[in-house]
Amino acid sequence: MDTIAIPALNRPVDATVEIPGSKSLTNRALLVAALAQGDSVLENALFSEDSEYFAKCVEQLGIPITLNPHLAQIQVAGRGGDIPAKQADLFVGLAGTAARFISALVALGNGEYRLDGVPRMRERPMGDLLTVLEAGGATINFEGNSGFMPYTVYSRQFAGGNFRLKANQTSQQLSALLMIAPYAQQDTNIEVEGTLVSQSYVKMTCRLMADFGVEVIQIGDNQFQIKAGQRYQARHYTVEPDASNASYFFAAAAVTGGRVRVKHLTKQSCQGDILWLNVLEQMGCQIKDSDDYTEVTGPKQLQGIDIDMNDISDLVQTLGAIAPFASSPITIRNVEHIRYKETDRIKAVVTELRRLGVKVEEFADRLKIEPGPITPAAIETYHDHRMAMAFAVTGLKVPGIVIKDPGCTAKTFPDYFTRFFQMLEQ
Ligand SMILES: O=C(O)C1=C[C@@H](OP(=O)(O)O)[C@@H](O)[C@H](O)C1
Ligand SMILES: C=C(OP(=O)(O)O)C(=O)O
Repeated sequence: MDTIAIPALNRPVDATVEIPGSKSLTNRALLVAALAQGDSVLENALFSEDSEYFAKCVEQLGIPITLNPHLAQIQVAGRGGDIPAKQADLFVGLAGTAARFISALVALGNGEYRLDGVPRMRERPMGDLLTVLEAGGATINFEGNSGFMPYTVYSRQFAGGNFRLKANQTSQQLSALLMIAPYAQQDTNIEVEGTLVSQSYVKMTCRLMADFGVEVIQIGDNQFQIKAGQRYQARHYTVEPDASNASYFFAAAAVTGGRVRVKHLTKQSCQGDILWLNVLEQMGCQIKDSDDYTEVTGPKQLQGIDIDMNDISDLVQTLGAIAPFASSPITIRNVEHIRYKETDRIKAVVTELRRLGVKVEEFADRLKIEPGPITPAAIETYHDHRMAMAFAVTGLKVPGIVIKDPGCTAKTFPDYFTRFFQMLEQ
């Protein structure tokens, strides 16, 4: 297996970087642009496994897509809600957004659509969404376990109506339903039963729908109404840099007491993970922002923090990877749902920190990390891009850290290590 050795940096990092477009925004924009009537152009779109699987699925459904990776641009010739292909065999890799959003998209069609992913995707929850799609007129045939990939959706133009949805393991199933709902035959009301995790992503969904001309009425935290007959407007749309993927570069400034500026990402971002800046501020960093960049300057000594990361859970690994360098323990709470992601992320972070000799306590929905010296090791990444990206930052402080299977960053950030090393050379 391939590995990358991280060179420890015996000086503060001092760099200005650019981060590719957001995965979450690229895949949402692809979906709504496919449903709009006419041509949309996505600028600064992400080119990575997650977005390329997504684009390929849309294309297989008969909606033409032109990819221009050199311009970071994607053109979508939307078909006004029609799904031209009556049959397709669709593969989503390990992309949770593609799995959930494409399953919902095909429910608007009138045909037979098989969906599958990599082995881990077959373990990630799909059932609550599929139950709603069935109530809206589809029939689902599971090849293995009920509620999991692979399956075939036999769809009959999603009816809409009143639904209850569980969203305690992922918010993506709610986002998927919200985005297709304007094209249902009748108005849709969705009541979330119990806890809604990752709420910031649902806000992002509503914001993106509004940017393409569709309104969601939200009543309280848990009820969503979408009027049928609303239509997305084709448009030029510029994707923000990915705030989750910017977190590793900001973290590099934080741990080395250096400075990193990320261009074109601002505090006004619609991505919940922009709150990483607040986390770093509470840990002692200084934040400078303008209308075209944000910059983090790390302190001499990072402080510990006790934090609920339910809403910003893609950052758990970033915080976990720098936690041993804080002056006091770091407790990360309310993140049981990260056990259902690319890997069981609580278990993965705990295992790898312990491999580095760090004292960590694991609970069902939280972890507590004690500061302390690190013994270098080769980090397992479990096919999880965020394990590789986060623990590379740890390696800046401790000579001898090696990242196994660095190619797994291709899921959302194929040239992560190139940009990471460029940051070190500035
Ligand atoms: O809607 C989205 O784009 C996402 C929602 C979050 O997932 P969950 O809702 O499963 O927590 C996040 O972790 C994922 O990276 C992207
Ligand atoms: C959880 C993630 O991805 P997915 O969209 O596959 O859920 C992630 O990118 O951290």
